[in-house]
Amino acid sequence: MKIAPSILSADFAELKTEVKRVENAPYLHIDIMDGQFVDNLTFGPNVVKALRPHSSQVFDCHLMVINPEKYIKAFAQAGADIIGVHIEATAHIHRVLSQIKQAGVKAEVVINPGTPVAAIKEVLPLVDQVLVMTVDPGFGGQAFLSETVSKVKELAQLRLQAGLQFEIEVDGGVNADTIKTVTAAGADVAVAGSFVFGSDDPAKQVALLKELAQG
Ligand SMILES: O=C(CO)[C@@H](O)[C@H](O)COP(=O)(O)O
Ligand SMILES: [Co+2]
Repeated sequence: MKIAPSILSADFAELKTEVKRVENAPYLHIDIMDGQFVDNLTFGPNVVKALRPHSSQVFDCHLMVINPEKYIKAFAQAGADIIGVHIEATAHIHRVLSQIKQAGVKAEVVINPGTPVAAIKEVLPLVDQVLVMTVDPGFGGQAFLSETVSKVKELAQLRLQAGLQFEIEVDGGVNADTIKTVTAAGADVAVAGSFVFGSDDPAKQVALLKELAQG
């Protein structure tokens, strides 16, 4: 299991320092919110670009923006390694995912808790990663929605049946209690925001999640 600390719960006034505090995690999850797709505003490509020289982690950019096609080039140039786009945020998911790959970045499709796996079935051969939201997007610190776990299992089964290689990521409400559930369901990457940055020792929290996932 790869742990992806979400800087949404970090101290924004100390972002560079906060990123250094979780450098034991292989991924860094960066939540991009536009105030339209979700009722919150966060970072743009300039923040990704500013952090890039300070980390060698995989920059996992989760775009919660309407019409993400407008911003792919900017995030790719800023140093994103993975760009995730919501199926609910675009009328042209196939085109956007292709655009991400053409930019030399790993492509991820994201589904909200209310969206079934069937909605992304056609694009699974195109993606490097699928993100199953385990909370409704917009804010950190929400409770894990256990009804989303069956979608992780369904995706793991589909991947096996179709001989595909995409990784499965989960995002929202991941903590010491829920990490085992998502691991058992087949997730490869777990995002954790408040559980990691809500502590005085974020690196210890990352290590704890990894250990619990290993069983
Ligand atoms: O995308 C989002 C929220 O929309 C997440 O990445 C959150 O940042 C996760 O926060 P926690 O639920 O782990 O506190
Ligand atoms: Co996220």
